[in-house]
Amino acid sequence: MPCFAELGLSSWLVEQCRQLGLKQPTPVQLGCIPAILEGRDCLGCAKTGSGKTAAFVLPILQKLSEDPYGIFCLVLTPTRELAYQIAEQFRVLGKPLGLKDCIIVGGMDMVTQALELSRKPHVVIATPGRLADHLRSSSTFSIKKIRFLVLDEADRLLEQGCTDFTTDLEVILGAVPARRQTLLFSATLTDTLRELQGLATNQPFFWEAQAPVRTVEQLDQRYLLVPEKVKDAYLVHLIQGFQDEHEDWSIIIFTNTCKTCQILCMMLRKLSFPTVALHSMMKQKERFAALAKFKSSIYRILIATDVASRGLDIPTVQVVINHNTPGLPKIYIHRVGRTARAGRQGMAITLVTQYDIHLVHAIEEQIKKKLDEFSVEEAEVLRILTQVNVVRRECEIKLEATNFDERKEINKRKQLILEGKDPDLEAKRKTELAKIRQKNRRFKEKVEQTLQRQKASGRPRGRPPRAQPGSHTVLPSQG
Ligand SMILES: Nc1ncnc2c1ncn2[C@@H]1O[C@H](COP(=O)(O)OP(=O)(O)OP(=O)(O)O)[C@@H](O)[C@H]1O
Repeated sequence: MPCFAELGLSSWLVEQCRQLGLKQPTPVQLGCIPAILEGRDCLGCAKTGSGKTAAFVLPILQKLSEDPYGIFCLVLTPTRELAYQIAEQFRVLGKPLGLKDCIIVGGMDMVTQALELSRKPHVVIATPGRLADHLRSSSTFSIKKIRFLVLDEADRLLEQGCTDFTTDLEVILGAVPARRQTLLFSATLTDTLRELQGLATNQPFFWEAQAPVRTVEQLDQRYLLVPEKVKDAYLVHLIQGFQDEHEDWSIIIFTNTCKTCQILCMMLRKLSFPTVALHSMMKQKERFAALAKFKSSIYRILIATDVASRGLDIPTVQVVINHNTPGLPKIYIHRVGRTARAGRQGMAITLVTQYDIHLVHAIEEQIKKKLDEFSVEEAEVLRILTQVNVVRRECEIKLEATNFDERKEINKRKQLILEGKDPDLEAKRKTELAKIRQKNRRFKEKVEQTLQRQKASGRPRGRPPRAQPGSHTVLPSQG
């Protein structure tokens, strides 16, 4: 297997890799680094935790060392926490260069950021919204001469999810030079490939890991069938079991809304589990503090919305629990990818209610792997059921007293006004969209039911209707 030096990297960079414990390039690094050094655009699609960040950071640093100027490279990424993580990789690997970087994300002071931008850092790492704000309002810096544009989690930046980056991206793409190298990376590029190819037109090099399964081998993927009403008791039981069986442990729990995230965090804390929350209703400083406490193992449980589902690299995470079954397989892939990174072992447990079976089928179809059942002692869950429900209700009442929903609504309206949209018109549009989606969902469910009936009369699928009593499955220790 070739080493870093054989990929065309200079000796100082090879030494930096060695010092960081990166002995041999991972396949995505092996594939992409030479192409980037040749000056080609690059689309890199590789599994979670496979080293995509260094696959673009290393060649960019090499080119920067040959012709240093600022602003040389712009990296766009969907979340603020990820921007800091990428900046850290640039800083550590680029230390001998005296690299100057600048992080431009929302929730932080704009004036300080404008000042930093005017000092011509070599690398700018930004979330699209805040960078576009700076471009619209300031003339103290220019990205007209950048040599590299990187879109990390490129498919997320281009899709129109709950945070829509497209208008901000238009502003940014209008401000960068046409003659540049564009590098696009993600674990899930295929859905947006056509849009991505439109961005990378300079002899584009496409690298994709050839593997039958889209998630990593070291990841033990389970589902746990739970009735909707007793979900939280199952969650507490899972955490308790994990805490009892392991000394050194870390869990990330994903929820579908900020409110659930907040309530569950309060509930777990009340039950004496060392938990911190991470969601978009928190102030940026609180978000960073929560993540820092989790990373340093002061708190063992991070409960988060999908703001934490992409890119975060926390090697100590042994288990990911999906409190809700993700509606999109792509989200599942990123969430469970927070564990079993860089060759380590990990486990993902998805709580599946009676309403989510079709979502599990869609996930299994996409990842090309069946999830195994995770069994628990139902009697143990029943034993804690009342206590958990009472504590949850107490937390709900406490949260309601803080006007959480109203604050969320106000935040949303503020954001829409900042984006130049009319909040009332948007609300109307969303209601109509929800109606169409519901109609589509009903139709899909009908098709699904018909297909299942047909299947059942032919070859049964064999999934048990509900969780079977049994013993705890032993969770993995860190590899
Ligand atoms: N060549 C290497 N050898 C060993 N470890 C490596 C190597 N390259 C990167 N790593 C480590 O692997 C971990 C995961 O890398 P990285 O965060 O870049 O993954 P990723 O592919 O971007 O994942 P995701 O899709 O989740 O964003 C990091 O801790 C990184 O330091």
